Order: sequence, then C-alpha cells, then structure tokens
Amino acid sequence: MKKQKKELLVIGAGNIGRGVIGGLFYESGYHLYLYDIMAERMEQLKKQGTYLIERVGAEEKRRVLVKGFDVLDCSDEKDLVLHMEQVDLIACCVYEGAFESIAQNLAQAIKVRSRENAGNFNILLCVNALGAPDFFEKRLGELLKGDEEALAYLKEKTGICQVMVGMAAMPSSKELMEEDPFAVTTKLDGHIGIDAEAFKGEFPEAEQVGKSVKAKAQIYRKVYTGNMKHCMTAFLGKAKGCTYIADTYDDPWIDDFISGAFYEAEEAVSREYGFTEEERKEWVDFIMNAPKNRNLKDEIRRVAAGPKGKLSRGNRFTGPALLCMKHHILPYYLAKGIAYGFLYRDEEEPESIEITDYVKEHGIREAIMKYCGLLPDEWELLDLIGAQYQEALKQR
Ligand SMILES: NC(=O)c1ccc[n+]([C@@H]2O[C@H](COP(=O)([O-])OP(=O)(O)OC[C@H]3O[C@@H](n4cnc5c(N)ncnc54)[C@H](O)[C@@H]3O)[C@@H](O)[C@H]2O)c1
Ligand SMILES: O=P(O)(O)OC[C@@H](O)[C@@H](O)[C@H](O)[C@H](O)CO
Repeated sequence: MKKQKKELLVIGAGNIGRGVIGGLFYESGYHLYLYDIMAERMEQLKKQGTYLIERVGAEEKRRVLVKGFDVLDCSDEKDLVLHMEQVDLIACCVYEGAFESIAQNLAQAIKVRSRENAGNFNILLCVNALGAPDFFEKRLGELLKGDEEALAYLKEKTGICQVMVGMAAMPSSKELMEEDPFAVTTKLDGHIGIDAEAFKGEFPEAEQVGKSVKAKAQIYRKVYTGNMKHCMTAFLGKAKGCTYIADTYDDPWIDDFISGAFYEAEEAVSREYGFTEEERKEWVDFIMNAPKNRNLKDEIRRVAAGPKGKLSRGNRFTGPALLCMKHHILPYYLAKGIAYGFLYRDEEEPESIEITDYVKEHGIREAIMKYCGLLPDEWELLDLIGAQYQEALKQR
C-alpha cells in the first residue's frame, strides 16, 4: 500500500487550527497548509513565515516555533479547492457558520479526485458543533447528486470524521502577542480523538492524537458534560466578577453547582447512549480529576462566547436538561446553569446584550421559550429554570 504523505490542510487557522491541530501535527513531522477566510491576516502570516505556540501545563510551559508551512492564497477559494484536490488529510477548525462554504468546496474537489482515481481522502471535523458529520454527509450527497463516480468516491474513499478536541486553545497574552501577533496558547496536556470507524485508510500518527470509537455519541457527551461544565463555570464566574476560568477554581459555591450539573448530565448521557461503567469512569476522571491549570489564562469571555447558541434547545444546557427529563433525572443544577446564562451580560458580547434585554422586556418565561426553544407543554423544565432564575436574582 502507498504510504500516506505526512501533510495536512488546515481550514480555519485560529486557536485550534494553528494551535492544537496544526501544532500537534507539526510537532509530529507533518507539513502544514493553512487556509483562513481572513485573507489579509493570512498574507501577514505568510510574510512572517513562523508562529509561536505556547503550551501551558499545570506544572510546566513550553514553546513551539512552527515554521516551514505554506499559507494558501486566501483571497478567494480557488487555491483552497486546488489543495483539497491534492492533500489527502484535511482538518476543519471552524464554527458551524463555515460549514456550507466548506461543503461546496469539498464537493468540487471530490469530483476532481474521483476522476483522477485519487487515494483515500479524510476530512477531520475538529468542532464542538453537534451533528457535523451528518451535515457534511448529507450536504455532500446533495451537492454531488447525479455524479455517480463522485458519489462512489464519497462513499468508498472519503472519511468524514468527527474529532474530539480535548485540548483548549486561546489567544495568547498581550505580552506574547506583541512578540508575535500570531502566537496562540494551548493546554499542554489533553488529547485529540479521531473517529476511527469513519476514517478511511492508514491512520495518522501524531503525539496526543488517537482513535476514538462511538464518536457520534462521544461528541454529545463531550459537549453536554465537559463543555457545559466549562460554560457554566464561565456564567457563574462572571456573576462573581471573575475574568478568567482559573479565577473560579477556589470558589466552593461554583464548584458545587458545576459538579452537580456535570453529574446530572453525565448520568443522562450515559443512559441515552449506553456508555459502559468503564467508559464512564474514564470520562469522569478525565473531566473531574484534571489538574487545575492555574497558569492558563482562559478568558470567561471566550468560553461563554455565542450564548444564544449555547443556550439553544439542542446545545450544551437545554440538550442535557431535556435528556435528564427523558430519563427521569431532575436537572436541578443544569437549570441553575441556564438561569445564570440569562444573567450573563458582557458589553462586548452582542448576544448577551440581546438576551438580557429580552428578559427585561418580556420576562424570563418568554425568554426561556425563545432562547432555549422550550414549548409550553415542557412546563416542568420551564418552571424549574424560572425558579432558579428568581433564586439567582436573590443571590446577586
Ligand atoms: N478553542 C478551543 O479550546 C476549542 C476546543 C475544542 C473545540 N473547539 C472548536 O474548534 C472550532 C474552532 O474554534 P477556535 O477556538 O479555533 O476558533 P477561532 O475563532 O480561533 O478560529 C476559527 C477560524 O476560522 C476562520 N473561519 C471562519 N469562517 C471560515 C471559512 N469559511 N473558511 C475558513 N476559515 C474560516 C476564522 O477566521 C477563524 O480564524 C470551533 O468549532 C470550536 O467549537 C475549540
Ligand atoms: O469553542 P466553543 O465556543 O464551542 O466552546 C468554548 C470552550 O468550552 C471550548 O472551546 C473548550 O475550550 C474546548 O472544547 C476544550 O475542550
């Protein structure tokens, strides 16, 4: 079998694209091709020719200087499609808003790849969005409709893989950004899990990158328990006047509530997706017993960004709360997390202004229905969140 070339096309050269995925594959000897919609900034990166990654652990820090990469012509999408035709491994490190344009470009590339009888093609979806592989499978099927050769290539040679990115990344400190405007800070520990069942062909070898099974269930678990807990920490931390996630670490009030929400969600997710006791233990350990990384300056503002999406029906609070209701678990603490989401206001986050203004104008019940997508006959959850909101108002 032909050996897979060690090269990776990164789409979305932000925190995760440059810092985590780009960084880990670079350190394992991969050549990086970087594409981002911010064309001017990418031109600057090309001129600069290197960027710094600061990898921060609870005990130690280290720096990686990434060099020798190629920046694509990001002024339009031609060069991107050309690289999609030639590079066999692609990492999409973007938010959901970018999915449609990426799918369109992938469809064009798959047509060419199928005609050229190209080898396996793997698309790594490095996102917290739920249902990303389903979106790409369906959308690519639609875009390639009528082209039998391309559809066969999609089915047989294209791996559309959910990736669990278990490693946070964020903009670097002001001081480091003055040294290098493309510097990015990531956790030192953590790991990346690629859906091994969806992956086609020879699996990539990179440090801290491994195979993940039951990936579609795992991403729900990650978002409904891990990311939920992270975001609830941000909501509660903001209520306590904190700036960084690490500022909340010694607060027993926050700790009690986020732990309560985590265990409710974890129980509901396990019943829904049938994780084994061993799998559960491993996950609980990974999230709850992770060393507190006080060196990492992860802003509450980043973690709570886009609160409309985060509070929405299928997402990290209402999603597990509804699963709890389904499995006869009282989502007491999850409802508290949602309540604090309705109190979260950051003058630099337009969505938080919209939500809190809406509550002021229409009342909390209307707001819960609008932003959490709950229906009047889901009154138990509506009432519980409403009651937690009133309680939270008293605490302020
Ligand atoms: N930062 C984290 O700790 C973390 C961890 C796990 C997963 N994630 C997920 O990774 C994804 C990226 O997060 P991030 O923190 O790197 O965000 P980011 O904002 O730092 O990076 C996203 C990049 O995508 C670019 N982009 C937007 N639309 C694009 C398009 N159509 N084509 C190409 N590039 C486009 C943006 O310009 C930006 O540079 C998200 O789905 C997030 O949920 C983030
Ligand atoms: O990137 P988001 O907005 O989906 O979520 C914010 C954080 O919870 C997230 O980026 C985590 O840092 C990451 O998922 C690490 O597990």
